[in-house]
Amino acid sequence: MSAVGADGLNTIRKDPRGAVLGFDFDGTLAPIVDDPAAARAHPRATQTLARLAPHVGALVIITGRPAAVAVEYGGFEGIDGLVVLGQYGLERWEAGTLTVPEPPPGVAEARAKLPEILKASGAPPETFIEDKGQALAVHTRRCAEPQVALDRLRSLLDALAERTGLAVEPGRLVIELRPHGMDKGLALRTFLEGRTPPSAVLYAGDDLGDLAAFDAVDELRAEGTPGLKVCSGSAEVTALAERADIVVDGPEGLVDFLDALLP
Ligand SMILES: O=P(O)(O)OC[C@H]1O[C@H](O[C@H]2O[C@H](CO)[C@@H](O)[C@H](O)[C@H]2O)[C@H](O)[C@@H](O)[C@@H]1O
Repeated sequence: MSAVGADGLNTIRKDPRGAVLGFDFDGTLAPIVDDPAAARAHPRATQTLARLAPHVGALVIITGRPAAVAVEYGGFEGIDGLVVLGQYGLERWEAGTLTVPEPPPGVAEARAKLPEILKASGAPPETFIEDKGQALAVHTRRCAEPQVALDRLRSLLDALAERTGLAVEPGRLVIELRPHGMDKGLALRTFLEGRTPPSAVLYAGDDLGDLAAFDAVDELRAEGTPGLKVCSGSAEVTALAERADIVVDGPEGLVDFLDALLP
C-alpha cells in the first residue's frame, strides 16, 4: 500500500471517533444481482455498520439509488447517526427524515421519450428502464449480450441527455440520465463541510460513479486530511482498483475488512 494509504488506514485505527467512513451501496455493500429491485445489503454488512456506528465519527452512504430505497434495501433505519445521500448526493436521509428536491423538467421529457427510443433502436426486450424519480437508468444486465446491448445504446442516450439537459452516468451494465451539478465527490465534500473536520476519511466503492469520491479523498489528502480509498473489486469494472489503496473481494471482502478494521 502507498504511504498515504497507510497513513489513512493508521489514522482511522488510531482515532476512529474522528473518522468519517463513506460507502457506495450496489456492488460495495450489496452484491450485484440481475434485478435492481432484488438487491439487498450483504447479510453481514448492516450488522457490521451498526457495530461500527458508535465508534466512528460518521457513517455515510453515497449512492445512485434514491435515498429511501437505499435505506430500505440496506436495512439502515435503525443505525444511529448513519446518513444516506441518494441520487449521487441530491437526496438526503438522516434519522428518518428524507429531503428530496424537485427533478429538473428534462427528466420528465426523457421519461416520455425513452421507451420509444429503445423500441426504435431495436434494443433487446430484456433492456429495461429503472425510473428513480430524479433520474432514469437503462439496464442491460438481463440481455444475452449485455455489454454489446449497452454499447449500442450509448450514442442514443448521449443525444437524449443533450436534448433534455441531463448528464450521462455510465455504470455496471447501466447508463443513467440524471441531473447535472452533483456527483459523489461533491456529495462527500458537502457532507464534510457541515461537520468538525475529520481525523481521516475512508471511501469504499465499486463503480465508475465512485471515481468522483476517490477524487475527493485525493483532494482531502492533498489538503492534509488522511484518507483511504477502498475498491470493492469485480471483473466488470477495473478503473477503481487502479486508483484504490486496498482492493477487497466484493461486498463479502468489504465486510471482512471492516470487521478487522476496528475489532
Ligand atoms: O451508487 P450505487 O449504490 O452503486 O448505485 C449505482 C446503481 O446501482 C444499481 O444498479 C446496479 O446494481 C443492480 C443490482 O445489483 C444491477 O442489476 C445493475 O446491473 C447495476 O448497475 C441501481 O439499479 C442503479 O439505480 C444505481 O444508480
